[in-house]
Amino acid sequence: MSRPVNVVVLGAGSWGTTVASLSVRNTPTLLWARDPDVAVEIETDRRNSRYLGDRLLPEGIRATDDLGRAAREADVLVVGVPSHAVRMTLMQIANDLRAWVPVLSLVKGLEPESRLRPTEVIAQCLPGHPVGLLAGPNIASEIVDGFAAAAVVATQDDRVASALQPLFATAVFRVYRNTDVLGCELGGVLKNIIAIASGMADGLDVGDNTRAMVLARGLAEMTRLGETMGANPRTFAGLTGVGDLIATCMSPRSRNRRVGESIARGMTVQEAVADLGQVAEGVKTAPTVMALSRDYGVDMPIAAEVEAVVAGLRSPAEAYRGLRRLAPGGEHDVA
Ligand SMILES: NC(=O)C1=CN([C@@H]2O[C@H](COP(=O)(O)OP(=O)(O)OC[C@H]3O[C@@H](n4cnc5c(N)ncnc54)[C@H](O)[C@@H]3O)[C@@H](O)[C@H]2O)C=CC1
Ligand SMILES: O=C(CO)COP(=O)(O)O
Repeated sequence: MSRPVNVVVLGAGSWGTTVASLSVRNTPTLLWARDPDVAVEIETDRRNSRYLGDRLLPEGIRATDDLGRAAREADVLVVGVPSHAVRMTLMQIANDLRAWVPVLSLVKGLEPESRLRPTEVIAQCLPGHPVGLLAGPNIASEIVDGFAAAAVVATQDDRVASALQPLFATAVFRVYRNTDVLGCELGGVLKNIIAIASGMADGLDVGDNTRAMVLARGLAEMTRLGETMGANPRTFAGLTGVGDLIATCMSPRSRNRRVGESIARGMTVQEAVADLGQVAEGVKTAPTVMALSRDYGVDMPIAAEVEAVVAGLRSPAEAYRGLRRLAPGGEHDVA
């Protein structure tokens, strides 16, 4: 009889802990926490109170603060640290990971200097390993609470996704597959910026029509950039595109949406991020996305206004006035 597959999740924030609590229902799972106190609390109390409050995690979940040990145990490695920490975390384990171990990213941000997507950073740090991602409309706390949700495992080789799919699926967590890694990954990255704009709309009390406009035109921007970069435009109509966009723009629990709302209600960007105490990837990713939009010659007016707001160059009210001044073109114009 073959032994079970060991899933190792790096990053015991809200999402890494949640994904570990899904996979542990199917297979042995070890979670790496940078903070030893978090690892101890997960092992002894089955809670991660810093990120998931009082919620009880499933039985069998194990945690460690020993990164090398975690990497050596992995048959499947899941990367759940924020985008700014991916490279430095993986460089430390390049010699600990066994050959061919598949690596799955949960990360929804870009590396600022290189403009690389997380799967590209992973491929650089861990050459030779199959790389993919798990993404979709997945607000962590709702999934730990047991509400139904769905996600996509995206890998270039569909056989790898087929092998990974059952490790994360549960009776209430449906896992689909997609071979469009670029499209799925960009959806998760870009929706964070539109969610900041949506939060700003909420903070300005501008109404649901405005919010729907931001959502629909935001999706148009996401799809334009994705298609120009080589993604399948249909991917943006799926779970990792419009699905994640809706969840993040509408949910009171979305950190990116909350940052936008806090800024519109008068906080500085720094105050809004500090108040959150968790990662809001869209804040750091907005300038990198705008650099990409310039590289590829793609017009992204909503992202441009969000970039100006997070850089402190415009207030949310000015950003919305700026958007109103734009002359609308054809609804499906590509530039
Ligand atoms: N929370 C959610 O609902 C979802 C989050 N994501 C994505 O998952 C990624 C991780 O986010 P969350 O777990 O939500 O963040 P979080 O803010 O809840 O936790 C961040 C975790 O990363 C660790 N960390 C921070 N800096 C680090 C460093 N330099 N080195 C090593 N570890 C470090 C922290 O100690 C903490 O454990 C992000 O890219 C996020 O966009 C994706 C889907 C859902
Ligand atoms: O990606 C997410 C939901 O799919 C989480 O969004 P936030 O990071 O804005 O909370």
